[in-house]
Amino acid sequence: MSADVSKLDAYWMPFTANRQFKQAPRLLTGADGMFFRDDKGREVLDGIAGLWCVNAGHNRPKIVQAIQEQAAELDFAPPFQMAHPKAFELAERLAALTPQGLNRIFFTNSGSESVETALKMAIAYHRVRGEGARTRLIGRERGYHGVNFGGISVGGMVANRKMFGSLLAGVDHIRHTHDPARNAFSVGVPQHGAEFADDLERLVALHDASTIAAVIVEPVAGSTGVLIPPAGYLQRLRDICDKHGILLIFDEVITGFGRTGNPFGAQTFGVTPDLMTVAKGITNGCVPMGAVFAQQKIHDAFMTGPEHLIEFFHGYTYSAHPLACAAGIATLDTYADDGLLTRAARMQDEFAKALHSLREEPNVIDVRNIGLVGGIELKPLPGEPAKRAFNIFLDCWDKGLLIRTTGDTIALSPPLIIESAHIERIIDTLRGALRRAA
Ligand SMILES: Cc1ncc(COP(=O)(O)O)c(CNc2cccc(C(=O)O)c2)c1O
Ligand SMILES: Cc1ncc(COP(=O)(O)O)c(C=O)c1O
Repeated sequence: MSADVSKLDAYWMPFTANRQFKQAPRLLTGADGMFFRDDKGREVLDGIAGLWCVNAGHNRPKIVQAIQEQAAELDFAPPFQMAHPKAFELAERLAALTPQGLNRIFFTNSGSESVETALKMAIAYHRVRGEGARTRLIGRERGYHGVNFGGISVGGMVANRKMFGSLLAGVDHIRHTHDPARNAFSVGVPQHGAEFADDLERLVALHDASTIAAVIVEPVAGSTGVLIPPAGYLQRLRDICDKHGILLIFDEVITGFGRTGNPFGAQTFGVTPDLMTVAKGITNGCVPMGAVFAQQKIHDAFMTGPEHLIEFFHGYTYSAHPLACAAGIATLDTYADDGLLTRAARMQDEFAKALHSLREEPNVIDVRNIGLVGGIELKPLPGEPAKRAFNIFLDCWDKGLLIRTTGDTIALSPPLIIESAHIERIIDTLRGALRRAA
């Protein structure tokens, strides 16, 4: 099936160069395991798990069947003052996987909604405890926390912010941790840069802890180009937050559900946050869903006052949607069946060796990796930032490989079911593209 261009006009595409795309559409019509199928019948290797979300690979039978059966049984249930059993079942299953204490689950429909929820939860938590002056939120340069106003305010990716005015007041940022001079081509966790966390002490000195609600960071900064946290950095953030009564939020929309070799990045790095946002892999990318995992102390702080009153005035029409919950339960079953929540730890060394074999290829200026996520940073074309990487993206697409680019970094985040042959095909295709673009 080749697309009729006249039928492409109405759809305004997200985060896309719409005019260029509609001149030569890239249409996916099917998927199975590690592969997409495009509208010309080509098999395309999925090097980015769709969009960092199809962690178990495509078309997994248990998930497909669960969605089909749920749609036929209970298509919708109102989540305000009402519920359905699978919401509680999924919440309990998730609570059994999360780091110590993060055992209260608030469902959303996306990562962006999870971030907004966590930010509101943090501010409201301090208010219900009598510290209502704590309204300031701290993000990080180059951070990505979705596209709603809270997320772009704490976020640090300039292109996502500059079009939208003044954003939320009372937001500040700590520096990003990218330090190529000291850490370029680090295999796994870079050794330099824990001291970047001390920026938080400076912001406490500037604003006073009594005005600061929370800090939000991605354990691994994904969308900005796969920045791995320096050794000791996250723990230092944790310690400073504890010292000043500031909540620590880990945005694990990408790192969640096995990406770094444990169920969550918090477990990989040995640091437990107060709130954690997830989405993407929660349903293997099959049905939109997100969640906020909260420490029980945070949840319990809201559970005061007359019991007939709503404790937290927040939620979404589709919170805990039956299809999403059914998909989520089947997804966790599938992860368990295949050992996927820890498989990235077993594949990490092979993946790292393959990625770093590109070090000497033309215009490669850094390679970063942890678990089954990697970034290959390229020297920009003079005066055309991001174009070199995008040209590599197009070349790989033509050669049957889907990758992701962000700026001049190639991001790889394949399904966790990846085998050696797939890794070899990814690297060989990239090597060829890098040489053709030299
Ligand atoms: C850390 C983080 N937080 C929030 C979001 C927003 O999730 P939703 O999109 O479901 O609202 C994300 C999403 N991350 C994301 C989404 C789309 C593209 C890319 C990319 O890097 O190319 C990354 C994310 O990576
Ligand atoms: C007018 C209006 N706007 C926005 C929303 C929020 O929609 P959602 O719950 O899907 O976030 C609702 C939900 O009922 C609504 O009635």
